[in-house]
Amino acid sequence: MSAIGLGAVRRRLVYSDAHPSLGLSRAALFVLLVGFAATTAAGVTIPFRAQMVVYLVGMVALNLPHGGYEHFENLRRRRPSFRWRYVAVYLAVVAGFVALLLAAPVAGVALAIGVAMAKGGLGGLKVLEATSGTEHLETRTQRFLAIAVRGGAVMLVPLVFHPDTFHTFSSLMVGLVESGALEPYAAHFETTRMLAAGGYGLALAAHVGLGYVRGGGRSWLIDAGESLLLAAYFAVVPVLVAVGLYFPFWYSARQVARTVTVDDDAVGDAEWDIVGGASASRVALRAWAILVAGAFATFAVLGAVYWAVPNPLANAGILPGAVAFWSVFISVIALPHVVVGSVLDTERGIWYVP
Ligand SMILES: CC1=C(/C=C/C(C)=C/C=C/C(C)=C/C=O)C(C)(C)CCC1
Repeated sequence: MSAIGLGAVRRRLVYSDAHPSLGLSRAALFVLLVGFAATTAAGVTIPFRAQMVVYLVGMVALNLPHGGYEHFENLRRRRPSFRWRYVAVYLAVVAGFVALLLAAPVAGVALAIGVAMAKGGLGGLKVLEATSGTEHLETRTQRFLAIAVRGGAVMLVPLVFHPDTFHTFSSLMVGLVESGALEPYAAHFETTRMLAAGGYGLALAAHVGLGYVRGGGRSWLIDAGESLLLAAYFAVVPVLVAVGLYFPFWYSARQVARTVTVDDDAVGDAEWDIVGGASASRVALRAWAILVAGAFATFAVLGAVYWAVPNPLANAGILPGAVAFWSVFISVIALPHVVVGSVLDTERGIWYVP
């Protein structure tokens, strides 16, 4: 490792996990967890319409712009040829996902659920690596468990603890393409749920236990605490509110902490900086133009997906239909986020940690 690399590691270990958005993310989830535990104990339930509104606000207004920002940050100093290839492969993966959804809607929704877990799991491990460190994760198995536990919390825990809502919305999501197509699988729902409960419980126990046995320490304590917080949060908070606020208040907030942590390690070529400019106002204007162009491109893809699926609102009311559509759409554009932005982009990647 170079001297610069060593410096980066030392800086990360000394103070990077004090970034305010890490504290904010933990506090936000903890407050929601305690708040919903208290209201449930008091027999108070949040109206379902309100839960759907919270989901849409969290996912549309807060989560979507952050996703765009991550691409901007990743591509900012890359060569133009690289950027074009990135966009081309990105669109090809989007098209492939839509084709799968149309041909086999149940498999498409299963993939959507997998994408949500992959983003939470892979992205979550990268944040940990950059902020609190991962000294306690010595083996590939442990790293895999860390990803599975953080990602599994997002979908497997709600499947176990909120089965009715989970089933209703999975069915609506499948219904974007073919109403009732999930019904033949309904008989296996309870078995799947029990397998998810057993598998997730074992993975969580193994992850926390192995980390302790392999050295424990501060990074283990933070990882174990966060993993348990995530599991408890998704078990207690109603699934629409839980997922709708997890992405902005946990995923996005913590990726900001990761970006800030590694920002001072110069990466890429300054000469290609897409927002490079002679004056601050020129830089601001270029950044604005790129984000506006990104927003138009995103809404063009949204229009194409809306047009491609036979029942864009799943033949349901506007709110449940919008929740189902948005969940599928966001997963369609998030698949290349994981595949192109992270797995294929080995040189830097969307969750870059030096
Ligand atoms: C299955 C299912 C859901 C699926 C949500 C998904 C698949 C969200 C994907 C989010 C992504 C990929 C975000 C990326 O930033 C709901 C609506 C929570 C309700 C419960 C059942």
